[in-house]
Amino acid sequence: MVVQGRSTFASTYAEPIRRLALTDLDIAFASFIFDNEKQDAGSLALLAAWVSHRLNQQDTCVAIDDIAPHRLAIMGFESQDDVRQKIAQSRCFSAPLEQLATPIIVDLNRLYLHKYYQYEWQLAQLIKHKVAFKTQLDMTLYKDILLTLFAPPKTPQTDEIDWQCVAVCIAALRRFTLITGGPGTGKTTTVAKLLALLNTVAKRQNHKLTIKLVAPTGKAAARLTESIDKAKERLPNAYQQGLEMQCSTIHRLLGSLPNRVDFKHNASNPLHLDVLIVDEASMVDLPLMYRLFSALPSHAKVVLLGDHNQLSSVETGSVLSDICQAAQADASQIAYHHDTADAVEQMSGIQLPKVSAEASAELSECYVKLRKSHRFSADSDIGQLANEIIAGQAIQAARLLQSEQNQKIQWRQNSAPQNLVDEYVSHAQSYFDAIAQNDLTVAFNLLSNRQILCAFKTGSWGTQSINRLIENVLIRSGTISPDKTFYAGRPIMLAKNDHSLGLFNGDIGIVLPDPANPVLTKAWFKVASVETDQTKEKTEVSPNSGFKGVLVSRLPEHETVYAMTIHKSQGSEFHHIDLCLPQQTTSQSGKLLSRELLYTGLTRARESFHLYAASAVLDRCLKTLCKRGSGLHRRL
Ligand SMILES: Nc1ncnc2c1ncn2[C@@H]1O[C@H](COP(=O)(O)OP(=O)(O)OP(=O)(O)O)[C@@H](O)[C@H]1O
Repeated sequence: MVVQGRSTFASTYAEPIRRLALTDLDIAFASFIFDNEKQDAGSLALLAAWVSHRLNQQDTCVAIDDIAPHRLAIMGFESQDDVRQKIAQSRCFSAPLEQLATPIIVDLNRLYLHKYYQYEWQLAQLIKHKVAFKTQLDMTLYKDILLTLFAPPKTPQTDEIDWQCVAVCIAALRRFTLITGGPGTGKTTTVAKLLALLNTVAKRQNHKLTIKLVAPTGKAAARLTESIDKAKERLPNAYQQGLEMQCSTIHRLLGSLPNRVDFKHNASNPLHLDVLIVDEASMVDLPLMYRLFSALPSHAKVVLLGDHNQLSSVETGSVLSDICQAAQADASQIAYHHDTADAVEQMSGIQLPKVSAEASAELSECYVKLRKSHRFSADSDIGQLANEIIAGQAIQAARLLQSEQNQKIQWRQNSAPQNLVDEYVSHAQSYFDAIAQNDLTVAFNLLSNRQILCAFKTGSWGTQSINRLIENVLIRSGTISPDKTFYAGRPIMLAKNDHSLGLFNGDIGIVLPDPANPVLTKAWFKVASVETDQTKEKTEVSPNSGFKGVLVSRLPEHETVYAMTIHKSQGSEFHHIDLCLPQQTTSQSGKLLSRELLYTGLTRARESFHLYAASAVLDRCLKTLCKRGSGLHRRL
């Protein structure tokens, strides 16, 4: 194929390029297509550029039927059928098996960049392979352990199914299990019990399992370590042994290679493990999930945990929600095939609703939804509001937000950013008192008490502006110095990983002079259990033990974090959340304001929640479902 400059294409099609808002990268790709097509080169190049453009908006592919007619017209197509006819004659678009490698693959009536087609197709095959496998278990080995781990309900009239117990049974039976649930539904508790069960059975059979737990970010991995540790302590003593888990990031498990996108572990050098638990799976993008699955040994059991109502990954794809869609996760009645239901009954005594084999997809047999929140009940303020948001019920959500009886949730419709800032700063005094006493433990606890979340970085309700306003108020009150970027108490969040320092994108630190040598200004981070011995040499463990200090001059890219974006808050929880939406929507921002965004922000709150949003913007959020272009659910 010919490779020429982009000048002819870019200058000939300047107007459609502008109207489709194509980037330089899209244009470079389109120029290549333009130079290699024999007919309809302009339209096909613009179509290819659109696929590349949508990839940057996190769509794995573009469904031909979803391209709006006005965009087709800009590209020079008459209709969707015209697109199909022209790509059938093309040299750069082909069905998967027609030619070895064209830049664009057409499958399931969708257009993919070649590499992303490979990721999606191969991940689907890897998942299907695991889903198809059913273990034959010696039920007697499992039954007594499950009875000890899951005490029967104290109130005999309760006929509620213990879905946590069902999840453990299914994960024991299958090589692939998907466990979803909202905040506090007991995902970590369930995993701790599953691991206790698997370890105990393995011990009785005289072998030892290699179990790994991973999460997409360092912060989520550290939180998982903490939660598993707590869940372990609630188990009967006999089952606690072997549950001292060190959770890591997916990147660390796979073995990142400097300046490379691939990893040390892959299909030809698989991971050494028997069981893999992936927490916060909604945050894992398509390429990373593919790489993780391709590095799994074929005998390994994998359990995905997550909340499919949350925002998808910041990168391409929506793997967890696609798998949930294929498993019919939103079906109101979940029933299982006789084989599964009988096995669960033999293991636990629980009777599940049954369906015939034809009515149940194999993937649905591997899926369990945890329904009961043990953190807030369905009739609690936050629980109810979360349910209304998921259902897109604007009137009910507004009623809950406005109810005078609700102390824990409030809607501040006509407030100004300065009001929020003044209220935040009035609560921050005890934080700065702890800083003055060099007490990092108290300072970190107070910092996680109240968090401002914003939909965006920019705008008057964006993180940058709110953080600046807070610092201005702190300067005026004399709490911080106006001439120090790294003033004592500045909370920061990292925007990049630094593997050599053992610091990760999303880690939160507090700036404080080193108590042992106050001329050195450091940012202090909670010592995560994901840290390796190697990284400990490069950072000092403080006498304020449990924290490590890093000279501010060595910090990777970071930002002040009194306010953070909702995206960055995924995987974290706070006592109180102030959630800010922009005052108005624009054509760009409107697409990003979605139910998932609001739900994710709300469910970061453990106790109370204040929403700063105009009625029209809230309405827009509730009406918008964040749907990404993907064919994964169709392939599973
Ligand atoms: N079956 C149960 N009965 C009573 N309490 C429970 C049960 N399961 C979990 N809990 C409690 O509910 C709280 C949340 O549980 P857990 O951390 O396992 O949930 P999660 O779904 O992992 O939460 P997160 O939203 O943090 O991901 C914990 O305090 C736990 O002890």
